[in-house]
Amino acid sequence: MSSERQICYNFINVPCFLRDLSCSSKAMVLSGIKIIELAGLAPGPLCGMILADFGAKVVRVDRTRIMTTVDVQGRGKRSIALDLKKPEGAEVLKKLCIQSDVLIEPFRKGVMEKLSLGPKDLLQQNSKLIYARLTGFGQNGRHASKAGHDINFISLAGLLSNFGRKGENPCAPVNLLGDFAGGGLMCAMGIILALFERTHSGKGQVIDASMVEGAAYCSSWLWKSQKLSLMDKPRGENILDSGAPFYETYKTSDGKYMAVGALEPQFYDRLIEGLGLNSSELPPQMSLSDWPELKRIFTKIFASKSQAVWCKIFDNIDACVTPVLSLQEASRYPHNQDRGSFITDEDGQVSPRPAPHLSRTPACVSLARDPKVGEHTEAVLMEYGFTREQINALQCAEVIELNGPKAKL
Ligand SMILES: C[C@H](CCC[C@@H](C)[C@H]1CC[C@H]2[C@@H]3[C@H](O)C[C@@H]4C[C@H](O)CC[C@]4(C)[C@H]3C[C@H](O)[C@]12C)C(=O)SCCNC(=O)CCNC(=O)[C@H](O)C(C)(C)COP(=O)(O)OP(=O)(O)OC[C@H]1O[C@@H](n2cnc3c(N)ncnc32)[C@H](O)[C@@H]1OP(=O)(O)O
Repeated sequence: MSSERQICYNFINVPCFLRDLSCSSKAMVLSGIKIIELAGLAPGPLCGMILADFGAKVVRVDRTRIMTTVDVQGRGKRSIALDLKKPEGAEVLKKLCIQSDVLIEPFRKGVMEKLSLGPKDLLQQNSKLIYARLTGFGQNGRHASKAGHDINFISLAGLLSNFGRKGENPCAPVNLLGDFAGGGLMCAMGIILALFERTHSGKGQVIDASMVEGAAYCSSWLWKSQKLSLMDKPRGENILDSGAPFYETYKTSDGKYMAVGALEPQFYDRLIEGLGLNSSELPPQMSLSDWPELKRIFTKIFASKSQAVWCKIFDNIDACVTPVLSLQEASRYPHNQDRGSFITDEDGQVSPRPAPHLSRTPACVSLARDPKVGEHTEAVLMEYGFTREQINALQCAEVIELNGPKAKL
């Protein structure tokens, strides 16, 4: 990664473009860590991108004979195109793993073992390797070998049943909870924990990251708050799932929406003030039987003004009321601009900057476009000690594909 294509943030969150060594990859938390990420759909790529954002050198292993990748989270990674089904291809991966710290594999249980690339095969030759297995159902249990996607994982975690409005079918919050919160992010945390532990033991280990469990773990609050009667009513009738009038979205006169999160009495009072209502003429906040009526009142009032006007009103009132923004609007929202919360890469694509911010060793983000499949095959293999002759032989045998500029010898 060229430092000219990176951006970092200093401790007061002011972005500083890098044309010098002020934020070299040496200053990043994961600098020196080498990661091999076998290309997957969505969770594995997020995991790899997070690690790359914080300084790890991530090589994505793509298949051969594919034109494009579905990885839209390739930031900061390099790509090699390698056919793992050919024994020579599996040997190449073994050699890469001998010299790496982490392997991320996103396939269903048993796929890696069939290729003779299971943990036994790889840890035997590099006992320091952290072998991260990111699956839906984990490495054992009756569903371990089944295919699945986010919606399946959160359904089995007990979570999907909670999402949706009263009287309607459950509705998945896109694929955020299973794939990303419970999957990519949890796996990244597992890898960082294992890297930390390795500093004491000198040993690698296998990470069994199940998205059912990861999503369930993220939702510990939901499980543990059952006793508080916060989420014990049917879907869509609870405080935080669109049952309450003061934790809801409302349509404005211009077809946009406002988000209301006025849970505590002091913020609820400010909400009532901001809406121009008189609390003495309304039922009490926590009168559950009056919630439908309160919702009707709030709905009518919010529909009387545009989103911009409501923003002006609530910008100066501590009522926990904010506009519902599209992704594009979010990147332009003044508070987010104050913090430089979104970055624009050299292709003009806008995306969130890494979080959280570390004061001394901030993330340095690559602004280069995402890698093309096999763009770095030659450069990576040479870096890992393959000779030009070996690379040529692998190419002739169609084990690898070279889709990038020739490496300079
Ligand atoms: C909801 C999300 C998923 C969102 C992704 C969607 C946005 C995209 C999904 C499909 C995309 C479309 C599609 O690709 C067609 C077009 C392509 C075009 O380029 C773009 C437009 C497309 C329309 C494209 C558009 C979008 O990108 C999509 C709609 C999720 O939930 S993601 C989470 C998924 N679940 C998991 O990760 C859990 C663990 N994994 C699994 O359960 C399975 O891997 C999975 C994901 C269900 C896939 O099952 P599958 O049977 O296909 O694979 P596996 O059993 O794991 O085996 C992998 C086999 O591949 C071989 N292999 C791997 N690497 C290599 C290599 N380098 N060389 C050779 N061979 C390789 C491996 O050996 C396995 O072979 P076998 O089957 O023979 O053992």
